[in-house]
Amino acid sequence: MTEPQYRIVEIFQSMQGEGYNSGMAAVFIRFGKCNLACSWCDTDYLRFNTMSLSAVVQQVQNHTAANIIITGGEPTIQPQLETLLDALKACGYYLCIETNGLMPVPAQIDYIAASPKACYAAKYAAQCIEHADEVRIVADGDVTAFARSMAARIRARHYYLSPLDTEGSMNIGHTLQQLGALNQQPAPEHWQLSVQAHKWAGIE
Ligand SMILES: Nc1nc2[nH]cc(C(=O)O)c2c(=O)[nH]1
Ligand code: SF4
Ligand SMILES: [Mg+2]
Repeated sequence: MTEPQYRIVEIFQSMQGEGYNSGMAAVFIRFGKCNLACSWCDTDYLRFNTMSLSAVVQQVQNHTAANIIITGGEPTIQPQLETLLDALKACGYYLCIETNGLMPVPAQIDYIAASPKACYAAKYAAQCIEHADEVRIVADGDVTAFARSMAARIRARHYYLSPLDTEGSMNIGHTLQQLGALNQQPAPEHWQLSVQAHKWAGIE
């Protein structure tokens, strides 16, 4: 029987740069393709190679971290993802995922970071996951109404707004303003700031 094949953009070790697990050493597995196409996307998710399951596991094991961040692109649309996750789990890795939150997340995942996109609010009104560990929304405009609607839809332990970081400029003032507005309203959730610290640190 032939091995499952995966669309791999890159596999590298770095530190989680965003959200609650910032600073956590991890091997990143970046999968090709996405089910959205955000105008400000910072990832070239269509430039990928095909790799077999054993080649992916081998490349991961060439690194030292005990944690894996499954990202993309959008990793939940990768065929046979669960077969790979089973293999990685069997090696003892702690599995985190970065997902846009449209599609269900495999049960093997230990930590879910969901990043719903306000520019596709209509899609999320129709379909989205119901729980995550953290929700992280990019403030690519006035996202307060969208953020409130996502907090009502996705139960999570942590909620973040992230400034939009494009070509070295960041709307951090507008993001702070929106955090203030969100936290002023009575709601069960408290919104915090998440920056893409890896970009400031000059690491991958
Ligand atoms: N250091 C680092 N942390 C990250 N957290 C989420 C990332 C992503 O591209 O999904 C990312 C990334 O690309 N690099
Ligand atoms: S959901 Fe994420 S990977 Fe997909 S286009 Fe938007 S920013 Fe890029
Ligand atoms: Mg990134």
